[in-house]
Amino acid sequence: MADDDHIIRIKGLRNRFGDQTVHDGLDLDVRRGEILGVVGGSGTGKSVLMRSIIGLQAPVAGEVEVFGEPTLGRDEVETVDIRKRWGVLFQGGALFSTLTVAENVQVPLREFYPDLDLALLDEIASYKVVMTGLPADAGPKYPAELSGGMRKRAGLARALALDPELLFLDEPTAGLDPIGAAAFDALTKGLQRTLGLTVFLITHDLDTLYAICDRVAVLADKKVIAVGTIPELLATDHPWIQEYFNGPRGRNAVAAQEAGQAGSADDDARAHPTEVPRETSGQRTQGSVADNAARGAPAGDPSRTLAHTDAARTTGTN
Ligand SMILES: Nc1ncnc2c1ncn2[C@@H]1O[C@H](COP(=O)(O)OP(=O)(O)OP(=O)(O)O)[C@@H](O)[C@H]1O
Repeated sequence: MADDDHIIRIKGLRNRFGDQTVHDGLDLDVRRGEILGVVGGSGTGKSVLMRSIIGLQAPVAGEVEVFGEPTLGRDEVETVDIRKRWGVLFQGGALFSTLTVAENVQVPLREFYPDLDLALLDEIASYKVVMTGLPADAGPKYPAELSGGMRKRAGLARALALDPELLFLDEPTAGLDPIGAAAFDALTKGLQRTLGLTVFLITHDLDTLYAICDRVAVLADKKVIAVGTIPELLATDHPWIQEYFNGPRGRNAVAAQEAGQAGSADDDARAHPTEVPRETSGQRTQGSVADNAARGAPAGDPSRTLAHTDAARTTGTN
């Protein structure tokens, strides 16, 4: 079932935990170079799906191919060449608290390239830290010394350590303030464009879906019930999809996009593909001092933080 245009192909996936069936006959293709948003109510199995693809969850049935190669039923050694080609940002960042940011970024490098010398490890880690918009002096800091937004960026730096072609992001904007979330979206889009990444992005954040996702896959009833662009999804009559996109939060996200919010982030991403754009908020929700510093914006400088207009950011209901 390999196909050059598809980085991930899933057929007939079934996952169970005891008596609970999470997935039953789930099919999904992820196209090369796209940002695929994955949405669904809480507990519909988005994270379990991601874990099934990356080999952390053993499904009871189905087929999963990544880069044209089957991954299920194969051990870590057999899949090492596939695993090197993806990076993962887990929910909350999942950094090792006893390691510095730089040491966290070096974890996958040490795992897959144990012979790399320390100077090169340090150089790569510094580059990845800056690439994700963190200040250069974030490398020696411990996760507890970072803001939530900076921890996400550190997790992203680790996910990018091996120069992946495929990036998995599990709720990357959860817990971020609206400015930080929009900045993270722009960073994701910029990296996707610059590095030619394919992105599998689990989110509840409607603004993220509108701003950066090429297509959206909807999980419900133990399957992917629909996948397509947002207009294509809106043309379906599934009640959950209609409620999700046409509910008050969905309408807010559309209004925000029409007001130019998504365009601003997108333009910034184009202009500065691996930098974090200047961000702004019509509702004057400011990022933390640390987050502003991470974006290169002086704390409290209104000329930087109000350069664009940013309507309310919207997170989908579960
Ligand atoms: N290791 C596990 N053991 C038992 N049940 C599990 C395990 N992992 C997940 N589940 C169950 O599988 C279901 C799907 O979980 P999952 O975390 O994938 O949901 P989700 O769609 O990502 O939810 P959310 O949006 O709230 O993060 C849940 O009912 C969860 O309790």
